[in-house]
This record gives sequence, C-alpha cells and structure tokens, in this order.
Amino acid sequence: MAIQKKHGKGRLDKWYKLAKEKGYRARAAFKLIQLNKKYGFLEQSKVLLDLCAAPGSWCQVAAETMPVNSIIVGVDLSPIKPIAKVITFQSDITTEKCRSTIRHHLKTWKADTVLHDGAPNVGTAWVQDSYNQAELALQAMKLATDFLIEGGTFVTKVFRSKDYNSLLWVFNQLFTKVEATKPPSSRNVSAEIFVVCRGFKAPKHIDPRFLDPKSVFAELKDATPNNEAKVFKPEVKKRKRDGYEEGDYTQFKELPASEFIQTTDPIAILGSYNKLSFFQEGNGDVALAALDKLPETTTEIREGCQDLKVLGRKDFKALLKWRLKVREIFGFPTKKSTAAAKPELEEEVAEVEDMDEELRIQEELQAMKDKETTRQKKERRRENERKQKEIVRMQLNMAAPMDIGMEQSGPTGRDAMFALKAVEKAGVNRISKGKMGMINSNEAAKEPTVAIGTEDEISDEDGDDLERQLDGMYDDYRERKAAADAKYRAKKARTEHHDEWEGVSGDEKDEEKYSDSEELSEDSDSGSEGDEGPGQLLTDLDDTKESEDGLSKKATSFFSRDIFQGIEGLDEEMEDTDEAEETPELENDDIEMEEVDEVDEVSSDSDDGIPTRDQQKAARAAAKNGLSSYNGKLEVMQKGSDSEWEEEKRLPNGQLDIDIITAEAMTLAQQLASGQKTAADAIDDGFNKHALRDRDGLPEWFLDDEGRHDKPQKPITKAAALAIRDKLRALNARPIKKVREARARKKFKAAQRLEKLKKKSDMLADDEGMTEKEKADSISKMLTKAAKKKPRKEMRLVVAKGINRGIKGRPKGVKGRYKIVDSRMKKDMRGLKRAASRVKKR
Ligand SMILES: C[S@@+](CC[C@H](N)C(=O)[O-])C[C@H]1O[C@@H](n2cnc3c(N)ncnc32)[C@H](O)[C@@H]1O
Repeated sequence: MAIQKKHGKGRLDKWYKLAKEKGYRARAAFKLIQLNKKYGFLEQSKVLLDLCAAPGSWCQVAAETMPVNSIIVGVDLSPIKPIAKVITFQSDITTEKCRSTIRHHLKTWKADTVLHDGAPNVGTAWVQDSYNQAELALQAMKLATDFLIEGGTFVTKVFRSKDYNSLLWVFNQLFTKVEATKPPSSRNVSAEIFVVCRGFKAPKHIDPRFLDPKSVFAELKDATPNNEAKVFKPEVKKRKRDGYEEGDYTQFKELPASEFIQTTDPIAILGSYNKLSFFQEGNGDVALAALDKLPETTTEIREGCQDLKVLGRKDFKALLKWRLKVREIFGFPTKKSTAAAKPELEEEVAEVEDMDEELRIQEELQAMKDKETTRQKKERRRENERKQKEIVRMQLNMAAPMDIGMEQSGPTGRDAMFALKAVEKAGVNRISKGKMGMINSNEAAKEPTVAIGTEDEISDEDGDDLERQLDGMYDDYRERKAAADAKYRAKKARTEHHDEWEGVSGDEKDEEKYSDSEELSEDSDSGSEGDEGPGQLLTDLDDTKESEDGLSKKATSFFSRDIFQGIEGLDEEMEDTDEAEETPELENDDIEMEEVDEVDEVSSDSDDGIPTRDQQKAARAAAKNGLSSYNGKLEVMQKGSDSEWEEEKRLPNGQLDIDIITAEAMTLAQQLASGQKTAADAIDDGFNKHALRDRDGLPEWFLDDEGRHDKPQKPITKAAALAIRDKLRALNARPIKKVREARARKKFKAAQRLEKLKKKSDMLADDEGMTEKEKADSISKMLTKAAKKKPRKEMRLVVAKGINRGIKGRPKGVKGRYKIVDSRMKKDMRGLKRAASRVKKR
C-alpha cells in the first residue's frame, strides 16, 4: 500500500532548493514568478495586495519585480517577518477589520493586482478542504472587488473540485479574461491550480449573491424525477453527510460489486463503502455471477474489494482499471466511447494546460518573433543603405532622379560599376555632404586595406552606414544652423580655412593676407588639376611633402615643434634643427627670435623651475632686444626662417606683430614677464587631459560638441582682464574697414569734383569773349550747382512674393535702392501717404 508522507523528502524538490539558494522564504515564490512570466502583470502594477501572504515569498517576488516606489501590502493570519518596501500586517482576510486595515494602508489608491495564495487549514476531509479553499478564494475575490482598479488583475489559488466551476463562473462575470493554469513549480500531486483573472470590469453594483458562498456553491436542485428510468435503473439512495442515512443504522456499508461496475460515480462508491461483495443470493444477480467468473477479477481485486477503507492510491487505481475493463466486456459505455459518440454530454471541466508546455510554446513563439523582427530590421537597413547610395550617385551626377528605387543591387553593391564605398572611405564621402574635402593621394595609395570591394569592407558596412548617416544628419543640422546664424557661418569659414581665432591683429593686413591666400589657393587648385593622375578626384592644395617615415603632415608639423627637439628617434629633419640650435657661432643678423613665451621657455632650466632674479632680468633684457639668453649662453629659437608667415608677422620697424587680445594670454604674458611663471610651467600646463585626448577617428559632430566644453580653464588675473577690456574698448571705438573705405571714397570723389571745378573756372577765366561780370556769374552758378546735393533716389519697397519669396540679395526685376518689406507694411505705408495727401488737399 502506498502511503504518501506529508513531510517526505519528495517535498524538498528542486524548487525548494532553488528558493533556499535565492533567499525566498518559500518555494511558492516560483509559482508567482512563473505565473508572472506568462501573464506579466507585476511589471505593470504600481499597487499590489497580497492576501494570505505568510511567510512572504510572493511579497518578495513582487517587491523585486514591480517598479520602484510601488506599494505592496501583505496580510495573513500568521505574522510575516518584515520585508523591505512591503507593508505587512496580521489579520483574517474574511473579517471587516482586515478590510478597514487595508483601506487605511492603501488610502485612496486602488490596487492594480490582488494576489491570493490562501490555504485554509488543510488536513481534514478532502471534500471539506476543497470547499473551504473555494470559499476562501471567494472571500478573497470579495475583498479584491473592493480594492481593484478597473482593468486590474486578480490571481487566486483554487482546488479542482466540484465547486471549481461555480467559482470560475463568478470570476467570468467580473473579469474580461479568466484563465486557469498550473505553474511547473506546483506539485503534480497537488490539486491546486491558479486562476488568473484579468481586466476587472469594476461594475458599480455587484449582486451580493455573486460573492456569497451559500449562493455560489449551492447545489443544483434535482431535476423532475424520471420515474420511468427508475423502473429500469433503480435509484441509488442519496448519502447524507450528517448522521446515518435513514434506515441504515450501521457504519459498515456493503455494495454488490456489479453496482460498482454499473455506476457512473465509482469514486463516490470507493469513498463511502466498506466492501464490494461478490455474494449472490438465491435468485441470483446475473451480472454479479458473470463478474465473479471473469478472469479480470483477480484475487488481488477480490482482496481489495473486501475492505475498501484500508486501500491506498495504487489499490484504488487497480480497482478503477478493473471496472473499466469489465464495462468494456459488458458493453457499457466507457469514457472513450462516450467521448467519441457524444462529446457534448461531457461534464464541463476547465482545461488546464501544463504550463511547462505552454512556456515552451511561448518561448518558441518569442524566438520566431525575434527572428522575424531581426530580418525586417536587416531589410530596412539594406533598403536605407541602397537609397543613400543612390543619393550619392545623384550628387555625383551618376544617376538621374528617376533611377532611384529602380536598381536592385545599388551602385556600391557587389556588381556595381563603381565601388563608391572604397572611394568614400578614402574621403570622397565628404563631397556627398556638400563639402570641399581633400584626399591625400599618397594616403589613399598607401592604404591597401581600402582595396575596392574587399571582404573586410563589406563586413564593416553596417557600422559605416550608421556613421555615415549620423555624419550626414549632423551636416544637415550644421547647414540649417549656418543659414540662420551669421556667427556660425563666420566660425565655419575660419575652421574650413584652418584659421581658428587666435587674436586680432592691429591692422587689416591679416584680412588682405587672408583674401590673398584664398586667391592663391584657387590658383593652385586650377593649376594642379591637370597634374594629378587620372584616378584623382580631388587634390590636396597643400604641397608640403609628407615625412619619409610615413608621418602625416599634421603629425610632422606637430613633432617639428621646439619642445620635441633633441628627443631621440625623431626624424632627420628635426635632428638637423637640433644641430642648428647647438651651433654657437651665429650671426646676430640671421637670428630671428620668437616672442616672449619662447624667451621664457629657455629661461626655465633652474632646478626648481623658478628662475633667479638675475635670470629674470636677463630674460627681460633679451626679450627687449629680440634675443633669448640664459646662463650666459645664447639659445636660438628659429634661424633664418624665410617663411612668409614670419615675415608678415613683423612690423615695418622689425618688431614682431603680436597682439594679445584674450585675458588668458594677457595673464600668461604678465606672469612670464614678471617671472611668476617659467616656460617650463607653460609647457607643463600644455600637457593636460585635454591635450592628450585621443581624437582620432571620432565623428565631427562629437568633436564639435566636445570642443565646446573640453577646454582647459586657464586662470586670469584682474589686472589682465582690465587691460584686455580697455584694449577691446579702444578696438571697438575704431570704425570698421568698410566705413573707413566709404569715407575715403567720398573724400576722393569730392577732391575730384573740386579739381574739375578748378579746371572749368580756369577755362572760364581765360575766356576772352566774356566780360568779367559774365565770368563771375558763370563761376558762381557752377559752384552753386556743385554745392547742391543730388536728391537721394527714393527707396523702393518690395514685397518678396512669387519668385522672390525667400530670396537673398536683390529681388529679380528691381533696380535702384530697395527694401524688402512684408505686404502689410507696404499697404500701411500707402495708407499713411494717402491720409497725408488728403490732409494737404484740405
Ligand atoms: C500557502 S501559504 C501562502 C504562501 C505565500 N503566498 C508565500 O508566498 O509565502 C497560505 C497562507 O494562507 C494563510 N491563510 C489561510 N486562511 C487565511 C485567512 N482566513 N486569512 C488570512 N490568511 C489566511 C495561512 O496562514 C498561510 O500562511
């Protein structure tokens, strides 16, 4: 006989161990985890009520799954040890006190989810246990209806029993979706299942009978008795749970085994009778006799039938199996045949799918969905890429707009005529962004990895594409911004000409130089075009050669700075410079010294980096003379430099033309001059986190944004700030170049007119045919005429509409002075004029 131990080792299954491992207070935690995995109600809840929560594992799960700052209230008959972020109290969920305590905790909030895992004291008769469970579930639901929000979720545990369907019916009246499920962590031997009710209808009024256990679980009255049927199939007396049945005053009950075969409720017989007998009376029961003789009626079966009260689960199973076999032999309808013949007569039983299987299916579905999404994404990306390529082709005049969307593989696909990707990588992509980019032909030639159509390139496509799109978007943004912002345009122009704002020079020489250099670059551009190889699309305007060790021009110019002089491993050119520096016999005429900072640079060789008083004096004197000395020996910064820059930076008197216009520069200059700072300090300051940041390969939009804040904060002194302020004030007080030019033009024209007048009056004076008076009159007339100001041409007001809408500069068809106004303003002006003329007429 199989006896199930309540506390057997079988209960300490994997969920038990896992719960211990994860720190949950009960294995039940996994039931909620699995239910939530399937229905996902916890993540969407902000307020949760856990009825029958002890020891609290469901509260633990809720607290770690629900959004932060959610409200969780747990109640149980037993005390619950405190749980972080959970309110718990001890109460009976069927009482009014419990209801008011919950109300007190929730205040005006409504619960998104109500959980109920209550189990009344089980261990009495099964029927009673299940009834109590159903009743408790109904009580829990009653409480839930008070606190649930519309659309909320109620999860409850129920036992599969005869009351189950009644419960389900009630749930269905109050919720839009009701599903029963058994999580994998719920033991198979347990009759518990979980009902998840979603979409609370929140009716204004609920019929109290829905929530009254007496009404809900009331047994249906018997239908009108079928007396005819009773003749053929005598009625089995109904058992009474309380007390003895009428006329039956013994506790021992026996039933012919044939009746067990014929009955439709074999379980009830096995549960309520003591013995199934094979004893045949005189006139005999044919069915019983046949049963007795059947080979299926084995000795084991007979023994089992002798005392039903001592049988175990296995023995009951054997008896039930035997009954089914005999029914088949006797030709009684079995479950199988009935199901095949009349499925509609089957008792209504809620289908409870195994959740393992469900989860598996769900996971499979999810995987399929993910796959599909990935595929769609890929397709979308390809499509975008193709369009982008077509746009590039259009910009390069390689395709007409009509071609867009017609090609399958795109211009840069595998079969494409031009592998634009490779060219793009080499720099031409900048053309597509409407920018004049330059490709260093040598760089392009040196990079074998940019071979057209290589495998690597294709694998990099995704990243490149994204980067390109970002760059493109950033360029669009800049262009939009540029259109609206004059300051930004000026900055862009400076950046593109590598003419970042360093300071304002005293006169307009810079401007002239700037325009000269522009012309120069245009010339060299056109001039060099023909010289490039056939494969070149663009050419570098800078004709300085790259260093032989492969350093870029930028790198070469960086390493050619003085601070790198004397460091081993630098190229020959630099070594040469070093040698030159060390050469002692230098003629003063050939020496060109750099300004103050370089002077101080060499005066910093003292041990502690702070120059002595003498050294400072010497440095100042040297700065005055344009020389740099330190410790009695001469240091040469630049020798015989004939660069244009150097020459232009000098004033006619031979002094360097350097102007300090920022407070930082002024502070540094003052500090250097007064010896508070040495050149070494200045160099050290240059080596900060901003200087050594690796910016290679970073996109422009990122660098632009970073550059706004990624600057060292240089200290400034009050004196320096005041000096700069005064300087800028003086600078601003000067008229701008255009105004000065206009004034000069005016002066020049006036001088010209005067000259003309002079000539005319001389001619008149020499005219012999005129009297003196006539001569005087003519000259005075001429002077009055010359002194008369020409009337200014009237300004035309133009409304920019039609073809002129949004136009910049002179609108088409407009001559003379004009002003663009909106139509309202023009009409108003006309109105004013009309009004003025009316007043005049009166
Ligand atoms: C299976 S346990 C609940 C386990 C809980 N869900 C967890 O995860 O830790 C069932 C609980 O129901 C409680 N219970 C039974 N009847 C109750 C009632 N009328 N009011 C409050 N709690 C009750 C019991 O005290 C018991 O702690």
